[in-house]
Amino acid sequence: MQTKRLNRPITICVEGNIGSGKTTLLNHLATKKGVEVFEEPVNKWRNMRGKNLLELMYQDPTRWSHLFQTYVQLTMMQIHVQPCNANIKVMERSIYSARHCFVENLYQTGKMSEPEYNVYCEWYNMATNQLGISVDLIVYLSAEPTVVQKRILERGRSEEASIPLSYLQQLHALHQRWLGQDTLPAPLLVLDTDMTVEEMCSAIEEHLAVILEDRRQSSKA
Ligand SMILES: Cc1cc2cn([C@H]3C[C@H](O)[C@@H](CO)O3)c(=O)nc2[nH]1
Repeated sequence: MQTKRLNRPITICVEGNIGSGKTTLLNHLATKKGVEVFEEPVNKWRNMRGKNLLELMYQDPTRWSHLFQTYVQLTMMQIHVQPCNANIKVMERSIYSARHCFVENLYQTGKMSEPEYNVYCEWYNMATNQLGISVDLIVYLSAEPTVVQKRILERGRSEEASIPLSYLQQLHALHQRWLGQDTLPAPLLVLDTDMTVEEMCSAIEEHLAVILEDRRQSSKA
């Protein structure tokens, strides 16, 4: 990776359904020089001052999903604005997929009420318009819902034990719809989960070279 210190790191968000292999890719990227990886703060969600908000959300989404998603949004904002010593900042998911995939699903399926959704969206609009959040590349791990369902059961996270296939299909469809829009905050790189992590990394590095070149050009201008 680039040795000269960039004044603003190149930020990559790795997106994908639950169990789509993000952690495997992130762990491989973490071994690369000049890369700092910021995993999803799931541990904060599972222990917020002694309360497991993730478990509460899965047990009773109508009662707890707004609380859970507002805490997710806070913890993701904190990562977006967190200083990074490396030139390449890799995040697991983003404030964007929180809003366009998970919250959208909860609202569409009636688990989050309209006023809850509207208050959430006002926070989201302020955060994305006024906090100076910048993303340079969105990497999407595209995987079939039946494939991720198998992986989730193998991984065995207790809170996720009863996730129905329909939920994974809804999230899959919302990822496709969100990433199909032309209003994305950054260019999109779609990776298939039947690629090896090495192939995924070289595809990402190719895109990084283009972004670095653009940075060089714009810094000369
Ligand atoms: C950004 C974001 C991540 C995220 C994860 N989750 C859930 C899905 C998984 O079961 C678990 C860890 O990703 O949290 C969620 O409900 N809403 C989310 N929003």
